[in-house]
Formats: sequence, C-alpha cells, structure tokens
Amino acid sequence: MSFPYSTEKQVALTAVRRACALTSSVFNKLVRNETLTKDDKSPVTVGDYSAQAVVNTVLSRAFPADPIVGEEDANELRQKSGEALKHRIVELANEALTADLGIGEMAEWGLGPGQERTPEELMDAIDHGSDPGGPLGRRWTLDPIDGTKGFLRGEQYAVCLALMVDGEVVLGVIGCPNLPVNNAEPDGQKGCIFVAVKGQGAEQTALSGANPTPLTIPAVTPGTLNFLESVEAAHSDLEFNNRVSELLNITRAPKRMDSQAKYCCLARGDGSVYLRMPTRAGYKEKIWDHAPGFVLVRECGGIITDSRGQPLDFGLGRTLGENYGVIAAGKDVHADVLAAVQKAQAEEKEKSKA
Ligand SMILES: Nc1ncnc2c1ncn2[C@@H]1O[C@H](COP(=O)(O)O)[C@@H](OP(=O)(O)O)[C@H]1O
Ligand SMILES: [Mg+2]
Ligand SMILES: [Mg+2]
Ligand SMILES: [Mg+2]
Repeated sequence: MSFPYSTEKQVALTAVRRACALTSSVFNKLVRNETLTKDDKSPVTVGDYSAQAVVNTVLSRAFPADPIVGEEDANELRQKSGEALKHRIVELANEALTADLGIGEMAEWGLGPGQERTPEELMDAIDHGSDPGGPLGRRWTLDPIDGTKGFLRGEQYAVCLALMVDGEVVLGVIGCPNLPVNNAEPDGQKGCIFVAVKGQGAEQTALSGANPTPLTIPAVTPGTLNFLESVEAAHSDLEFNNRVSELLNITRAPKRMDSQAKYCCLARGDGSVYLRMPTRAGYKEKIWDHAPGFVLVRECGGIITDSRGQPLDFGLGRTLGENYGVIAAGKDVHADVLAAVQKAQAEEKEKSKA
C-alpha cells in the first residue's frame, strides 16, 4: 500500500535536490552581472531563475494539471537586456535537468540525458509559477532560493517547495545546501533536505545520502530557550524580538540565519522559537516563504500561528493576507511566547500614545 502523496513526495524531493545541486555550483561561479535588482529592491540571481525553471519543468511534467505559485517570473529575461543572463540560465537549467537519473528519479519527469529544453520552454517554465493562489484545488508554491541575500553572502539559503490542497499545506520540502547535517558539528558535512507530509511526520536526510532521520521538536529545558531570527533587519523587527526575549528571561543569544533554514533548525531543536514580526505596516508575508516550514513545524509536533495566535491562511492568494507576524515553537513553549509577544505589542502601543 502506498501512502497518500508518496509520488508527490518523490517528485518534490527530486526537483529540490536537483535545484540544490544547481545553486551550489552557481555560487562558486557567480559573477557580479549575474544578479538583478527587482522592483521591490530585492536581489535575484541566475540561481533563482534557473532553479525555478528546473523545479517547474519537473512539476509540470509529473503533474501537468497542477498550478504553481512561484516567486520569480521571466519578464526581465524576455527583454533584450536579459539576453546574456537568459543564456546562462538556459545552460544551468539544462545541466541540472539532463544529469544522469538517480535512485527513484524517472525519465518521464523530464529528467536525464537528452532532455534539454529550448530557451523558450525554460522561460515558459519560469512563468508557469504565475498562479494567483486561492482557496480551492491543488497547487504548488515554490521559492527557488529563499534567503537570496544569504546565498550571496555564502551563508544559509534554502530551496523551498510545498503542495497545498484546498488552502491546506500537505507536503513541504526544504533543501539547505549550506546547513551542517549535524548542528553539533558546524564544520562537518553540509547540505541537508527536510520533508514533511501532513499526518505522516517529518524527516531529514543529507543531500548527498539516503537513510532519513525522523524529526521531533525536543522538549525545552528551562534556561536553554533561544530565538531563531533573520539576519536582515529589514525583514524582521529584531528590536521587538529582543524585548520579547527579555520578557521571557531568555539569556542565550539569538541564532540568526537567512531563509527557511530557521524552520529546519527549529524542527531538529537547534533553536527553540522562530519569531518574525513585520518591520513596516502593510508588508504581507509571501506564502512561499512559509508553506513548507509550516507543515514541517506541525509534523514535528510544534505550533505555528501569527502574532494574534491565529492560524496562517495559505488559501488567500500569493500572500498570507491578514496574518500579522509568525510565531513558531514547540508545543510546550508557544503559549508563553505568544503571551510575551502580545505584552510587548501592548507596551509599544502605550509608548506610541505617550
Ligand atoms: N520588508 C520585508 N519584510 C519581511 N520580509 C521580507 C521583506 N522584504 C523581503 N522579505 C522576504 O524575506 C525573505 C527572506 O527572509 P529571511 O530574512 O528569513 O531570510 C525573502 O525571501 P527571498 O530571499 O526568497 O526573496 C523575502 O521574500
Ligand atoms: Mg526574492
Ligand atoms: Mg523567500
Ligand atoms: Mg526567493
């Protein structure tokens, strides 16, 4: 008997593993003019575009009817100025797609020697990520490189893919090429992949290996609580986190890292609380920045809500809509963090009145 979503899990793991191999090799060869600045001033590299082309190609071959909510689009690349970048993206994506088949990989997913795509097919694959999202039906959400700033610094980033059914996240895969396989050995082997399926638990595997390890968020011993938070002060209100830490009498320094690697670290107990509060009014969190992390935390026995204690709603479109902030933690810790967050918010409100 096969478990629900077993094919989807295999396809998603394959697509994310191939994209991780691609981004790792891109990093070593990245040159200055291979990074663009998007309209919102955030960076995007040949790595982001080619990883989206690879994952979308695999998904649309394996599940042709499934829409994809992907972070990137090919508009800039289709313009004349994008010609050199486009060439490079096509080369990288084809290299990743045509590599020899590994265990569990199928030629009918568009993979293996001889499966090169034309530039137009790959630009269309990138644009296949333009689905607006919504409450009904099956759809994937993809962040081809989450933590692009971390990627550019040679630090943490993640290839993130999730499947949603009727607005509910049922499968999440997060590939972290730079994350140590074992937190206790920071200079040891790097590169791991995390997968969670709703109702079936979660596991971690080395990117280079087999033998998955099941994951559960460990209970926190008093005095050992610590925060996981963004590196970029523009992405999350780090001052606010500091105040919440004080309210919780936390003495350990926060662990700062880019991307959904934070959710992975929470899942295996490398940190105890992921808190992300907006730095400006009106910012709406993107579903691809949280969907795989959401199902990972839940399947590891944790709790994830917004700052009002409301569930995250993935069925409202490309963003989390009315959710405000994200709090993820083990089930023995979450209620205390939520209370401290609300206290810190009340203090801020008082201060702004004064
Ligand atoms: N002003 C802002 N507030 C919150 N998140 C932001 C932001 N500007 C960009 N981001 C998001 O923060 C993500 C990275 O989060 P983190 O700081 O945890 O690494 C980015 O993902 P990308 O790197 O995929 O664009 C981007 O979607
Ligand atoms: Mg981005
Ligand atoms: Mg992102
Ligand atoms: Mg991204």
